[in-house]
Amino acid sequence: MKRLVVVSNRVADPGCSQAAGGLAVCILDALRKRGGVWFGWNGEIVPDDADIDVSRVKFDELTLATMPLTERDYRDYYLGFANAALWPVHHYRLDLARFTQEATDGYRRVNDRFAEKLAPMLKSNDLVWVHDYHFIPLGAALRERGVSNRIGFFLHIPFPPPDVLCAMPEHEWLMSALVEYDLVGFQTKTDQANFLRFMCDFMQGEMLTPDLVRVGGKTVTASVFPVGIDVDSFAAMAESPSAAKRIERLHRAGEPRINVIGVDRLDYTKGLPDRLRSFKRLLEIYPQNCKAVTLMQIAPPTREDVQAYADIRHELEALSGEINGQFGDFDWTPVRYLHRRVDRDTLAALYRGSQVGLVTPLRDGMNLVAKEYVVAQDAENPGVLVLSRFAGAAEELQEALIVNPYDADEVANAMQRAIVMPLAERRQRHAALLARVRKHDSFNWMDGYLRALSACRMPLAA
Ligand SMILES: O=P(O)(O)OC[C@H]1O[C@H](O[C@H]2O[C@H](CO)[C@@H](O)[C@H](O)[C@H]2O)[C@H](O)[C@@H](O)[C@@H]1O
Ligand SMILES: O=c1ccn([C@@H]2O[C@H](COP(=O)(O)OP(=O)(O)O)[C@@H](O)[C@H]2O)c(=O)[nH]1
Repeated sequence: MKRLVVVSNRVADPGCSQAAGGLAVCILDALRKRGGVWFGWNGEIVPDDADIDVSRVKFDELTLATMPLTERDYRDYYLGFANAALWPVHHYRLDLARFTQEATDGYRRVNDRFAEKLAPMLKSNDLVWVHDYHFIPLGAALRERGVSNRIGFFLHIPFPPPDVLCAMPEHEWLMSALVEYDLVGFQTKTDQANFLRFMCDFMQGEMLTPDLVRVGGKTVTASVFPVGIDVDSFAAMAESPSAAKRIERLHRAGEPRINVIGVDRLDYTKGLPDRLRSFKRLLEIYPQNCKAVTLMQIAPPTREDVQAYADIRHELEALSGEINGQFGDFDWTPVRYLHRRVDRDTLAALYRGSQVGLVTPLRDGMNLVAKEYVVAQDAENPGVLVLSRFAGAAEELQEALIVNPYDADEVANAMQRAIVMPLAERRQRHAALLARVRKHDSFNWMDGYLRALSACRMPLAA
């Protein structure tokens, strides 16, 4: 088996359960089993004049090779370009995108530095797998340094329609960098179709097969590989005796009732204000839910130095205060909002103890929380998933109650339907959803991708 070298901005520490965000979760789940090298940022920020070294730590078959970012890199590459330009554009939010030359330059600089450090670490038959929007030009930067290995790229976030992408300065440069990869993977068919449309309509690409496109002298395969989780280990967390104790505590906390749960980084793409407005509509349209239903929203901080993230926090806090003020009572808090990170094993218990899983992003690459909620349920008495049509997960999880997150009444009606849904229907939907989550778990995702990467045609001569 060839050695696998994974590159991503965020790297999880296998020694603790602090995986931050879905990318780290699904890569760690899959890499733990296969082994290999995981190269990326160590999460530290050092002064601009510090020496940057790669440090290596081994966990069984997995080696973590990580390095810090300088203050300038963190500001320009991570906050400035990746999260204030690429992230909003890819989530169809041009109104929130900010473009500056410093940020673009920082993004190039960091990609070049990562390529510079990685190239000498590679062996000739390593498979190199680059992840996400932080490193779109990394493959091209490796090629410039003479790396001729198979190099694949996987985009964890949506790929927007070409007209949206074109609003970004230097989009031609970024998109031509994608052609340097042998395989570009997407979460959904919609993302794949948008990418291929861009290649054909804006870069004179020519389709050779339904997922192979020739652009200039290069060919690139573009396919769909929906990410997943390690189903058995997550189910084990949800079924553990300590989870049972947590669930008991959740319901004993003086507020018995029906629990609706939402778990999302506090990101404007997750649709949290719209979600709270939908919950308010639930209480208005179906007042029998007052004192009977609680929304627990876990929303840990993320990317707080980007203005749009600070704004969303204020909006959410104002809204939850308003709902609690208007509807709450001495013995009932309608919205329980936690602005902090919760461990995944605690989350597993909270999902299991909640009758409704509310996953309503305005746009999301996949959304692993939706899959975790399904896996954590008791198959004999499962809860119901209410899922945004704009989450990548909706392409697979059709047996959820699929909603338009912008329509507060539609989401409120779906919540009500979930609350009163008969047991037989809940079981039927849950069984179908669980089968789908199992089919696309983290191991199948990695195996499928790597098989496709190994099978890619060798590059055509220019
Ligand atoms: O690393 P951060 O800046 O703290 O952000 C966390 C991660 O957010 C994004 O996750 C995406 O990947 C998930 C797994 O494929 C997917 O389910 C989700 O829809 C995406 O939003 C981001 O893409 C990652 O790079 C970040 O690490
Ligand atoms: O307080 C929290 C909130 C989220 N997560 C985990 O972070 C991941 C979020 O992934 P998702 O794909 O839903 O969204 P992302 O944050 O990557 O956009 C899931 O595995 C969650 O269990 C966590 O461990 N603690």
